[in-house]
Amino acid sequence: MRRSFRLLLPLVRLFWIERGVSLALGAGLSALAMLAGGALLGLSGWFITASAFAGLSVTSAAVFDVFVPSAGIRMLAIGRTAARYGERLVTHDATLRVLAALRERLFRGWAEPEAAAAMIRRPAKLLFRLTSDVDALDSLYLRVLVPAAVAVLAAVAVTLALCFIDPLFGIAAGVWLIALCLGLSLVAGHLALKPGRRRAHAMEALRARAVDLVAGQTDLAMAGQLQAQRAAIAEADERLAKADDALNRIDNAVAAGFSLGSTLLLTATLLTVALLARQGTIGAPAAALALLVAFAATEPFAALRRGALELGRTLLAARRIAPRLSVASAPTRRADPVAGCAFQLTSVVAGHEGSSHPVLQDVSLSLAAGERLAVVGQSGAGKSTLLALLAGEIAATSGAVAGLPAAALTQRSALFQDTVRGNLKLADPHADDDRLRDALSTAGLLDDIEALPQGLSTRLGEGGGGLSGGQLRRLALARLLLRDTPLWLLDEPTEGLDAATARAVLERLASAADGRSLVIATHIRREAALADRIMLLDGGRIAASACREAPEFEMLLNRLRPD
Ligand SMILES: Nc1ncnc2c1ncn2[C@@H]1O[C@H](COP(=O)(O)OP(=O)(O)OP(=O)(O)O)[C@@H](O)[C@H]1O
Repeated sequence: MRRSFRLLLPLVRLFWIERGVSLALGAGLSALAMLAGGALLGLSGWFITASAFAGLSVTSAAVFDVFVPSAGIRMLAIGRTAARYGERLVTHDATLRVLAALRERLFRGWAEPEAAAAMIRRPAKLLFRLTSDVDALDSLYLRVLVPAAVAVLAAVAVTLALCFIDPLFGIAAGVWLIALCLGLSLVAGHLALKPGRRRAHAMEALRARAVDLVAGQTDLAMAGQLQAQRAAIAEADERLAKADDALNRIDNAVAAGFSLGSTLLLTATLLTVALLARQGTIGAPAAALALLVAFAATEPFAALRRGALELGRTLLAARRIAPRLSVASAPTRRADPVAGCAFQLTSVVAGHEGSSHPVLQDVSLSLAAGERLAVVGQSGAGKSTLLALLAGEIAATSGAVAGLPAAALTQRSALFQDTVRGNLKLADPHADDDRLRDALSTAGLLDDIEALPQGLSTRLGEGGGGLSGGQLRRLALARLLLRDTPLWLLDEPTEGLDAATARAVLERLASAADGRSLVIATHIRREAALADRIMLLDGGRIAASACREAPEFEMLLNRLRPD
């Protein structure tokens, strides 16, 4: 348990750094609302009883001061409402802001080199974690920290209030509250750790498998795996139900414990005040006050119960999120190359996260501003890895990388469930329709888009559904053309296009790229022919390199796939 709480420390620190004052104010207002509520109940009980007794004789009724207590009751009632309102406003606002800041930090963490690759490998899982883990953390402040602080304060306040009636009884009630109610919350938190974790895992599995079923139903049906997928979903659902059942059992047991504890406290208070009243130590109004204070005493602990049950989920979220929080808040900018260069690599070794062997081995390479380089080599030679390094998607294990800002067209450029316009505007949110049409025209897609009934406003399905593979490739290329960066990185830009379309696209691409540096990873002759220099990669090393004027240039071109 202690180890679990240590996990929460970085998050508590983050909460404090982001919105410490507001969170403390929220906790203060919550405590005020609780104190005002308890005092309101106690004072009301005292007032009703005292005025009833005062009404028994004309003399006492005449001298009984109704104004001060009723003013006190009004003040407490208004104060309680105002404090509760303020508390909700401040705590929820602060929590949402802290979570927003947390999300920003996490997204920055995922934008670091390597992290994005991990996200692509397990997108559904990571998306759920990014969303539901962050959401789970709202209970850390709202349902654990604040209720725990308020509950302890309530125990102290009840102890003090009852001490005025009988010190021994006051202390006993305080100890009972802390031991029973706080103890029960801790036990509930401990018992709920495992089922809470299991529930989170089962929910993740259920969602991911359901998404797989919907997204991949054709492939599953063709492979005869629909039944197996349905069984996997049912299994996750069963695990979820079991975890819910376990949590409900704990909740019921703890609720019964709370109820028994508060009933015992109330009974003990009733017996004590009856005894004290009989001895003449206190009057009936004070007895009513004590009873109602004891009645209100366990309320703050009930709020803690929910937080305790959610503790397992919260701790799991904290464990998964904490490592990404240490990432620097501002993204690290890579070094600029010397003037006149687009990039410079010096003895670079680089690979992919999770893989034991680096892909690029001792690569030293530079590209002049405005120069065009074709990178060729067998499948798996490291061409895409080199582009990923230049794009800043992966970091070098050793060696130096300096480069100008780059835009990349990868082999699997993502397109979104949005309009054609929306997909293009990702590259340049301020581009008008004329500029978008220019880019589409350069990519050879304008006629296809204009032929659609809604043109640029045509909505694409998930992953760009609704367009052919070749059209999607050209749409991704058009999006790259809208990026005004000095370096463009193109991974097989015309793969999948027929020869005539590809030639036309390449011709327009060459003129659109005028003045920019280009790196094209390719297997196709027509793409490499665009370059001023060809470089052959073999096993992650530079095996050959030739400028257009050199005879080897033609030899390297001839090794490539003809159009
Ligand atoms: N995300 C990744 N994680 C781990 N290893 C990877 C990843 N991407 C590529 N690799 C590995 O890196 C090596 C080089 O791959 P890369 O994609 O750079 O080759 P390539 O020359 O572009 O191949 P192709 O011509 O088929 O696109 C391969 O052995 C591949 O398995």
